[in-house]
Amino acid sequence: MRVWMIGCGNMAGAMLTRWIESGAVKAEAVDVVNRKDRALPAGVRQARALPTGAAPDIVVLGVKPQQLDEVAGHYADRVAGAPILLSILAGVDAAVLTRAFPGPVPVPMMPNLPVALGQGVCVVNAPDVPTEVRARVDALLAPLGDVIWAAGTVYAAAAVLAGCGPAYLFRFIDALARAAEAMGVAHDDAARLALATVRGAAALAATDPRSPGALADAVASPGGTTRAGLNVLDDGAALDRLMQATLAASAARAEEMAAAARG
Ligand SMILES: NC(=O)C1=CN([C@@H]2O[C@H](COP(=O)(O)OP(=O)(O)OC[C@H]3O[C@@H](n4cnc5c(N)ncnc54)[C@H](OP(=O)(O)O)[C@@H]3O)[C@@H](O)[C@H]2O)C=CC1
Ligand SMILES: O=C(O)[C@@H]1CCC=N1
Repeated sequence: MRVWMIGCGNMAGAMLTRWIESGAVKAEAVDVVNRKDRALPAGVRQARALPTGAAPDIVVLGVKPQQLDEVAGHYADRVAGAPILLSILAGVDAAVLTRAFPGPVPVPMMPNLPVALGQGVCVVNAPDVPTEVRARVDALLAPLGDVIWAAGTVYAAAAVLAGCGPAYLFRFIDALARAAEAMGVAHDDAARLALATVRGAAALAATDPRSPGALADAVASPGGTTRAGLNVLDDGAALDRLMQATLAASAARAEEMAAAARG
C-alpha cells in the first residue's frame, strides 16, 4: 500500500511508527510532506512537497486543524487523484474535507497516541463510504488497536474519549503521584508507584472477565481502607461529574473547531 502523509507530527507519527513496525506499510512506500525534516522511521521519504507521479492508495492528513486551508492550497491538486483521504483533524468533518480536497473519499477519524504500541483506539466517522473503502480503512487501522465506526453525536463523544482520553489518564497518574508525595513518599518513588499501579490495574481490567466496577469491589474490603477512599470519589458522584464535565468541555471545543472549519 502506497501512502502519502501531509503533516506527520506527534499523532500521525505514532500511526506511521506502528504501521511500519507491524509490517502493514513498508517504509519505502511512504512519502511524508512537512515543513522541516523530522525524526521518522528509517526508509520513509520526507520532503517539502508531495512526490510527482501516480497518486497513492491513501493520503493521510495529519496537520493541525488550523493548517487545513494552507495545506489544501498547496496540495489539493495532487491529492485529487487519490481514492481515500484519511483525516485525523479534530473537528473537521467529511464535508469540510471534500471542500478542501475535492476528489478522494473523505474519512475523518480520531486516533489516540497509544496506537504507537498497537494499543490505541481509532474512532472513524464515515458512515456512508463504499464497502471497499471501509474494508481498506479497516485493514490499515487494524494494527493500531481497536477500531470503532460511529456517526453523529456518538462519534463526537467517542472521539473525545479516545482522542483526549490518554491525556486525562496521564493527568490522573500525576495526581495519584502528587497525592502520595504530599503524604511523604519521595517524588521519584511516587511517580514510579503511580505509573506501575495504573499499568497493572489497566492490564488486569483488560484481561479479567470482571467489570471495572466488580474489580473495584474486589479491592475494597467491606469497611476497609479502599472503601474509605472510594467514598470520596463516589460522594455525590464526584468522579462521574468530573469526568462528565471534562468530556463535555472537550466535546464543546471540538464543536467550536468544527464550526470554525465550516466557516
Ligand atoms: N496529539 C494527539 O494525541 C492527537 C492529535 N490529533 C490530531 O492530529 C493532528 C496533529 O496533531 P499533533 O500530531 O498533536 O500535532 P503536531 O504539531 O505534532 O503535528 C502537526 C504536523 O503537521 C506538520 N505541518 C504543519 N504545517 C504543515 C504544512 N504547511 N505542510 C506540511 N506539514 C505541515 C508539522 O510539521 P512541520 O512543523 O515540520 O511542518 C507536524 O508534523 C491535529 O489535527 C489533531 O487534532 C488527533 C488525535 C489525537
Ligand atoms: O487536543 C486536540 O485537539 C487533539 C485532538 C484529540 C487529541 N488531541
